[in-house]
Amino acid sequence: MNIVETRNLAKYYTFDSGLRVEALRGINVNIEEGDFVSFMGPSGSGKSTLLNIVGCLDQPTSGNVFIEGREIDYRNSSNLVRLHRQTIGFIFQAFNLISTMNAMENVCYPLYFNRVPHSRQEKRATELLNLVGLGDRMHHLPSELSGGEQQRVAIARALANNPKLILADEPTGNLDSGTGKKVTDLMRKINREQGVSFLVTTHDHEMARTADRVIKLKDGKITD
Ligand SMILES: Nc1ncnc2c1ncn2[C@@H]1O[C@H](COP(=O)(O)OP(=O)(O)OP(=O)(O)O)[C@@H](O)[C@H]1O
Repeated sequence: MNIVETRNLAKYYTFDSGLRVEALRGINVNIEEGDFVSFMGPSGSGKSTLLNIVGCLDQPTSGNVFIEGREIDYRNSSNLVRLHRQTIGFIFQAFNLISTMNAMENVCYPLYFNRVPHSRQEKRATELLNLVGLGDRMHHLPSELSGGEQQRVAIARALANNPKLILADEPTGNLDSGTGKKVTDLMRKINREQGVSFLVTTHDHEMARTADRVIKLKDGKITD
């Protein structure tokens, strides 16, 4: 079963000057459930655009995306909300934690939106923070955590609602290589042990080495 499939996916930006930027030019990918896939390519090759469209944070100019065999309807906001609540988790380069909330509260946040009762939120967040090795940092604010620790909180947050798919845009981009390797290993461990599929954009060769598959992009196209 494919967790993600794209057909002839294109994204163009047109400016008043008449200039057209072709960020994606006919992308066809099939990602099997449980795969850990890295997208690599030079800056501007379309990696983030592709991830954002698969994650319903942006919509394509043309083409189709299927998640678990069902086509995403980008005009149907309840369809998009359901995917965000139940199926897809996100990890960002800049961690994007809420600065006024501690680690526990950041992980509870998506559970709160899914109307999980308060006592179960805390139980689940504790379980996840232990899983990412932050059992002793639960009440720390993001500013009181290192970059690698903040990214581990973000990984716990991404897992909160038991997603089938995690989309990670340059997750090691703000980390030194040693910390980046630990974050990569943690993501790989979660992939192997929990069967969560990962799509990761990266410039990091260590991340690419650990992936089941590396898909290379250049000028909005897949090169191999
Ligand atoms: N909102 C936008 N408006 C206009 N052009 C855009 C927009 N977003 C992206 N682009 C253009 O689309 C192309 C692909 O950008 P994208 O961010 O997907 O590349 P990337 O491979 O993720 O790059 P990087 O490795 O630097 O993050 C680039 O030429 C970029 O300038």
